[in-house]
Amino acid sequence: MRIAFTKMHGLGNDFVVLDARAQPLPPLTGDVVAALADRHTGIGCDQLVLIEPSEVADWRMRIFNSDGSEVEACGNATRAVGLLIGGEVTLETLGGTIVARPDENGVAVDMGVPRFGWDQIPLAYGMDTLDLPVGWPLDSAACEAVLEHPVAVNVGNPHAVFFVNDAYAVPLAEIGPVIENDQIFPERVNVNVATVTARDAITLRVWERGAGITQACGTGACATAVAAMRRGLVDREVTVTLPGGALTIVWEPDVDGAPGHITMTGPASVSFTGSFDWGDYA
Ligand SMILES: N[C@H](CCC[C@H](N)C(=O)O)C(=O)O
Repeated sequence: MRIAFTKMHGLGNDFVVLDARAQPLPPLTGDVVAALADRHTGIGCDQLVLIEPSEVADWRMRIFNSDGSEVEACGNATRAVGLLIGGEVTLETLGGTIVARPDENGVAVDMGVPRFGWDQIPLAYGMDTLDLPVGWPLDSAACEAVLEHPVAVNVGNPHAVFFVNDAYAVPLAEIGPVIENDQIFPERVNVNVATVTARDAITLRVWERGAGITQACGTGACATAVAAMRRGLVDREVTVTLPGGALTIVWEPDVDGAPGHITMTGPASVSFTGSFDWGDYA
């Protein structure tokens, strides 16, 4: 069975997008995803995205990391799907229903509201999510001897955000998987290392749960911006600059004591289209 795909990216965070709006695909297992995502023997991507019909939104967007794990949210992929479908579109995800719409700077996504409860991240036990009393030692060559006291926030998916003097001095490839898989994060975690450079500017690198270091992470940018705002480090609109480029994050004011919505705006691109034989990967 020949399957068409669209290869897309958001600031270099890249995706294989399968469009099952018109007709269903064969069952997508973690093994099939991992095989398609393999950069040597498959098409290659950070995440695989499946668009399907939905009963609660315009469409359903399923997101799989390159390790085959299905996840709740992917900011960059949401912009890509918004671009592919066009116009304003509501998307059902495991992390809730979100909205993408065209913007003069690419695609704007209402990512919903952040969650801060320790059991909403989730964490293995109760801790102050604004300042987790934990730390991981770094190789002494790193500028920071310890990566510690992160903020934990859920923006559909779980994030730990560390504020450091120089995000590019952190040995992220070494420490990222250690923190990702720490037992205090029962569903694992995305690891963000951020440097605040102005009241409206943050530099960010991300070790992504299930994918490793990526060129950009949309939910990481949202989580990091909100974490910095909660700590009073930046104002409510901020530019987050990742290795692949910049995103604009706005956290709307709280409403009746409840957190406001997060809006993420940035580019999305089609790299190429193609097709593959399902039997080669299943
Ligand atoms: N690795 C993430 C999913 C992809 C998020 C990222 N690519 C983005 O743009 O938000 C997780 O396991 O929660």
